[in-house]
Amino acid sequence: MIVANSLTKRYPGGFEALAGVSFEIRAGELVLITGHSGAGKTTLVKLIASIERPTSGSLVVNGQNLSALRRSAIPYVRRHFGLIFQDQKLLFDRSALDNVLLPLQIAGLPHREAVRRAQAALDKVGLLKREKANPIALSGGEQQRLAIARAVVNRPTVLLADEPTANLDADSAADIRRLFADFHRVGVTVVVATHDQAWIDHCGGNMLRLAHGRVA
Ligand SMILES: Nc1ncnc2c1ncn2[C@@H]1O[C@H](COP(=O)(O)OP(=O)(O)OP(=O)(O)O)[C@@H](O)[C@H]1O
Repeated sequence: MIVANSLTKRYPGGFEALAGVSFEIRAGELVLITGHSGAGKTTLVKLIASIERPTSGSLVVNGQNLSALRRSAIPYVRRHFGLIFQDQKLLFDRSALDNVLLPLQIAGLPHREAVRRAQAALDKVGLLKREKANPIALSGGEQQRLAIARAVVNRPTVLLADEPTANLDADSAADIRRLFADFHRVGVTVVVATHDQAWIDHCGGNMLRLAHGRVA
């Protein structure tokens, strides 16, 4: 479902962050993208999410070649993904519930159905009791769980995350790892860039290790 062939990314200025990366991630797999700082993990996540474009090579997601995609088609491809980034871009002028409602409103869901699904997503991440809270009043771990609720509320087939346990205490990080494992268990494809050693040691899936922009 995600197939990369000789994927290369050269940033303006000429630095080659990815140099001929090939791999295949099957539907329902859990894959950790690991590697040293600067290995190219975030760059790979950005290519998969169509935030950046490859310089050469091909990247096929659900049968669609992202390198050949028109810009206008990118939002349609992104619908497959629940994206979770370190900087979660939560809206701090709205409640937790409103943050999770937003993707459903954009998708045009009737309000009642949207609220029902947003509350179910908040419940899944243990935040239903905090639905009225402003994200600013939530802890770092709770904010990350809120970002996960927002990412999964549209029922994506792929959860794609960049360092979702960075900057969290051990217990909060363990909560986040458990949530991703739960989504994997119910058939969601989970792809996570991480250097969380506890996760790497007890991965429960496959590892894609990068070193200096290549698959190690
Ligand atoms: N927009 C950019 N312009 C130029 N170089 C970049 C850009 N983004 C990343 N790089 C460079 O590409 C290389 C890979 O960066 P990337 O963020 O993908 O690594 P990473 O494995 O995610 O690292 P970390 O674990 O530190 O986040 C680094 O050397 C980085 O400096």
